[in-house]
Amino acid sequence: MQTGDAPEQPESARKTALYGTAVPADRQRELLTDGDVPVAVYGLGKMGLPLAAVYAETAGNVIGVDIDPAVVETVTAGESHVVGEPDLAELVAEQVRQGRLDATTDGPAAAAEARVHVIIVPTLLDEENEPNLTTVESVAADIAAGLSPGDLIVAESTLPPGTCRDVLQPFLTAESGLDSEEFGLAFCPERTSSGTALRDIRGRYPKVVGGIDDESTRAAALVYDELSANDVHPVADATTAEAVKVFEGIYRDVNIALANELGRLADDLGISVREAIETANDLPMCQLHDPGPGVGGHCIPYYPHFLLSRMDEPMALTRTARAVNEAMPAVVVDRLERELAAVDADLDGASIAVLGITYRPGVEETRASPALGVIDELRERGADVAGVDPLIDPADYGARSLSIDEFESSAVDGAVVVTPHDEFGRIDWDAAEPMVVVDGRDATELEETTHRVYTLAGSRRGRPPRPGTRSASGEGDASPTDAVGGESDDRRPSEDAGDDAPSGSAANRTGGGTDVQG
Ligand SMILES: NC(=O)c1ccc[n+]([C@@H]2O[C@H](COP(=O)([O-])OP(=O)(O)OC[C@H]3O[C@@H](n4cnc5c(N)ncnc54)[C@H](O)[C@@H]3O)[C@@H](O)[C@H]2O)c1
Ligand SMILES: CC(=O)N[C@@H]1[C@@H](OP(=O)(O)OP(=O)(O)OC[C@H]2O[C@@H](n3ccc(=O)[nH]c3=O)[C@H](O)[C@@H]2O)O[C@H](CO)[C@@H](O)[C@@H]1O
Repeated sequence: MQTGDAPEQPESARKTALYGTAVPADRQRELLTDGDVPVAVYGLGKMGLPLAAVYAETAGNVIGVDIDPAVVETVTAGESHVVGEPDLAELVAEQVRQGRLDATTDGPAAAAEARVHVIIVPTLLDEENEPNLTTVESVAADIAAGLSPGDLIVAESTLPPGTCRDVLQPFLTAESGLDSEEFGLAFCPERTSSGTALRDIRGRYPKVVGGIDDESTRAAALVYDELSANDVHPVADATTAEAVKVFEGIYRDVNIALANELGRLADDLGISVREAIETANDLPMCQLHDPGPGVGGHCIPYYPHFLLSRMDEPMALTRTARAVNEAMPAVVVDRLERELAAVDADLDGASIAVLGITYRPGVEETRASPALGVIDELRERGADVAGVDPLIDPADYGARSLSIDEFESSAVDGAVVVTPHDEFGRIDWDAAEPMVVVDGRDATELEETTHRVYTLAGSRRGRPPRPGTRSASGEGDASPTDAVGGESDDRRPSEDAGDDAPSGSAANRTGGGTDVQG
């Protein structure tokens, strides 16, 4: 990496700069959409490739940078290595074919050409849950090596609030030799979900833009006004924009923790908490989320730590929410152990299948997946653990691999539904030997089968977790063996009167935890 004087800038480059020039805004828009403003996108992963492709269809002059030569080779061949994103393969192929999108491993060379630099590499946590910015800093070093006056840097990677102001701007200034007023820097958070990346980037939600100074905000807002069909929402500064993204994640984590805390009351109350939650959400001001076996993915479980380790304030609520959600896999296994005990079976030595290892149905991502916690907990308690997942190989995660067909025919003692992939809809539960099922997501309909089912937090249709345990006194859960009232071989659930309960249909019902879907 170089330190020292800024590279000499040709006249043509100055004309296509978006930051701090006298070029009128309308002309800047023309230059951008006519392909006269070279853009570099650093990081061509699950979010970076869709973002680079949308930049290419808008600006027509994009180079994607990735340290992984295989990724670069794939993209330069006009192919997408990212799966599960509708229309992405076609868009990449088209943009590469038209010469609007290319890729390289040479970050400094791309930076020297580009006038707009977009950072979309991962931000990680270290073993102590401290944010680890080394990847972002290594991209910043590449950018600094080719930074020219008038360049605009856009960070889309989620960052701890204050990173643009306190880390990136001083670093870029020191490494490029430019003054801080000579280049723009803005934080413009990615508001996308896996599986809907193109739709989201093209404008599903307003685009938040916060610059390190007003001119950075203006220049970034101009770019995203062209890129996104939705509104651009400028905020006071980069730190505010960084906070927006982290707050969104903390909001989700805390609210899911609340749902999980309430969901755990279902046994004590002898009701379906899911039904109570859905009904409470009739009120638009009530947006309770969905209880479940925990919170996974590379976003929500991580973002609280972007503040927790850095603030003087205790942040007790955020901290507790994280702990509540992290405890859920153990809660699920507790419930399984109890249900097994009710049929005189022991978890130690039992064979248990975990259904769904990825953190979300249909998304090939296992980071922080609750299923990993469930597998660990089961193994610690002596179970023989198998896994069923259509997207990944459970053997990579400590569980024996079972296909759906093998699951149906292998006599396991129990199953835990963690992530309800669509493919599980074709499981023929009647074909399987009777087992104890803990359904963490209310994703099965097993009342008419020989299986003994425990639905975490109860069913949406009003059935309490364990059929036949509805109890006005709340005693239904006091003694597992009493509560189920079963003989050791009695795994058939009793009649479920609750399933016909009205589920409510208020038009103004809020979606709670599912409000980001669809
Ligand atoms: N995936 C999501 O759902 C999502 C949603 C919102 C925000 N984000 C944000 O986007 C960021 C990127 O996420 P992703 O899912 O695309 O990650 P990813 O792990 O799928 O891909 C990251 C890519 O960056 C490349 N890379 C690593 N270091 C590099 C470097 N120094 N220079 C160039 N390339 C480098 C990797 O080779 C990889 O291809 C996340 O950290 C997060 O801040 C992601
Ligand atoms: C603020 C927000 O929502 N952001 C989304 C989120 O995307 P995601 O795919 O990581 O998030 P989810 O699908 O919500 O799930 C996470 C985990 O929580 C479990 N869950 C969820 C809701 C619920 O009520 N009860 C639960 O138990 C679920 O099973 C899963 O394990 O982060 C991305 C990166 O920041 C964002 O871009 C994207 O907009």
